[in-house]
Amino acid sequence: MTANPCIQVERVSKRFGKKVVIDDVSLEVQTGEIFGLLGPSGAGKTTLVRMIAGIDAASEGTIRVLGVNMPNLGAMKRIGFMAQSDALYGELTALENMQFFASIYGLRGKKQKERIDDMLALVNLTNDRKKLVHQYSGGMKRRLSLAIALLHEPDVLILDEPTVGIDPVLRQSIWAELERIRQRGTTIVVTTHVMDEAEKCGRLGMIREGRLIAVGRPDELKQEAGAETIEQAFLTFGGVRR
Ligand SMILES: Nc1ncnc2c1ncn2[C@@H]1O[C@H](COP(=O)(O)OP(=O)(O)OP(=O)(O)O)[C@@H](O)[C@H]1O
Repeated sequence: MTANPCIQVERVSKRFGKKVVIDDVSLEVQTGEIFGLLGPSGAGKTTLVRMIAGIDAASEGTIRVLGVNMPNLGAMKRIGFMAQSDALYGELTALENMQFFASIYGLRGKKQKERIDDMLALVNLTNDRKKLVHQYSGGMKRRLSLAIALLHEPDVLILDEPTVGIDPVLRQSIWAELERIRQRGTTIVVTTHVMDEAEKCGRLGMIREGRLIAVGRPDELKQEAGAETIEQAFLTFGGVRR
């Protein structure tokens, strides 16, 4: 693999009190790839991506993003992060939320309007853009959060379970957009427990009980595990065999 790491996680552990949630994880994400973190609920995916995004500090080990040790405010400005819980203003409309975040990201004028229109269309919210967000359903809020995270085409985009509650057709177009963003040079880290989404990632890290149990391209992982599906491969890597 060409060595152009965008994210370097080195021997990182995270404890909450006595509980070890991330246990000695090392991995590299290359510039311009979509890297998926796959694992069941409670495996530690959110904890890991929050540390990569610079929102939480590691208990042990180091994380470098774009060449600097995290957490770092300068690097955080170049990282787009979509959390699992939505950070939206309920008393504003969807459009106003987008305009607000677009201004924070430094998007203005015609470029702002175009990008907002495109992202609203992508997540199928064009017709609901003037509704107050507190009238939105959970799925609509999710889609709006995603549209906001995609607004500014950051150097690094970190998405924590971006398609939960989103229907399969829309999921396809969202993944197509992620691929377009990647091709323009953004490095993407996405957490998921949906197996067919995992297949769409360039490389995958399988995580279970805070440990990284396997890393590789989906086809490599299946081959290595002698498995037909990513799900089977996960079970093989996570089972007693290793
Ligand atoms: N602030 C915290 N204090 C104590 N324990 C925490 C904290 N945050 C996370 N945990 C624990 O760490 C473990 C991993 O949680 P995490 O949210 O990272 O998992 P996850 O893989 O993202 O799961 P999910 O897919 O359900 O979001 C869980 O057991 C959780 O209870």
